[in-house]
Amino acid sequence: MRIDVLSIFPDMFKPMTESIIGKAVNRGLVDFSVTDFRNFTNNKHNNVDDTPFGGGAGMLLTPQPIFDAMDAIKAKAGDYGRVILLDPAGVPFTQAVAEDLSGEEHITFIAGHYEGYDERIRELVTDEISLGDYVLTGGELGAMVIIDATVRLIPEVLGNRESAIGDSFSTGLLEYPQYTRPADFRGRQVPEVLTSGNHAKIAEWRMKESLRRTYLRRPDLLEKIELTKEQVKLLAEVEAEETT
Ligand SMILES: Nc1nonc1C(=O)NC1CCNCC1
Repeated sequence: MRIDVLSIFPDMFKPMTESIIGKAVNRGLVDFSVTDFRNFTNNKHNNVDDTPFGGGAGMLLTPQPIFDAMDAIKAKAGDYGRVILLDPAGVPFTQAVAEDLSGEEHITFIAGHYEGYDERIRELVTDEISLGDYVLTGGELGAMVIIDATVRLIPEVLGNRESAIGDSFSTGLLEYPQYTRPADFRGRQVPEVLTSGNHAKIAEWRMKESLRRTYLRRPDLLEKIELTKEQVKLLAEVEAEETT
């Protein structure tokens, strides 16, 4: 996967190159490049923003530097790929969106600042994505979150010590409680079933606890998935246990 980012704060992405992205880049799984579109301005003061027509508070990113930076990406990479604009008005970012993006060959992120973007910038965009219903100072943190959640899903990126299989949300449910050694920590025991060696019972316990955690914390997720007969049975047990 090739990832391009347009940002006027490219140094914000340096920590990423020392963690998950760095490993993926070193293993040839990801090409990662940040372009400072301030380098593409054609005005004396290298301004990337200007006042809005019609008046009003705040400054808008002007189209020229971004269009020219995108042209440079296209000249280097052959195309832009999926072009993601970080914007509170975008589609909420979810695990499903990350899974969709993880199959792409090339993704370009446009991380904005100031009040917003000149509307003509949206002509370049294939997807507008929001990190949530709040206002950030820029799109960089959003781009980093999306990149992290997406790149980890590329096969071979996560080593054997980690796995995306069974992640919360990837099954449509929250993850079950997990335990590791010691079995007895300051008198706190690991549930016996997990040390029973009975894999069928362990699987059932994990599904039930996943349903319990989802039922208690995110019941809205239960509306979005079709439960199997086994899951319906287990959920009924959870509901009975949680209401007594
Ligand atoms: N929430 C958000 N999800 O993606 N981007 C978000 C955001 O708040 N962007 C800011 C909006 C105001 N201008 C600076 C960028």
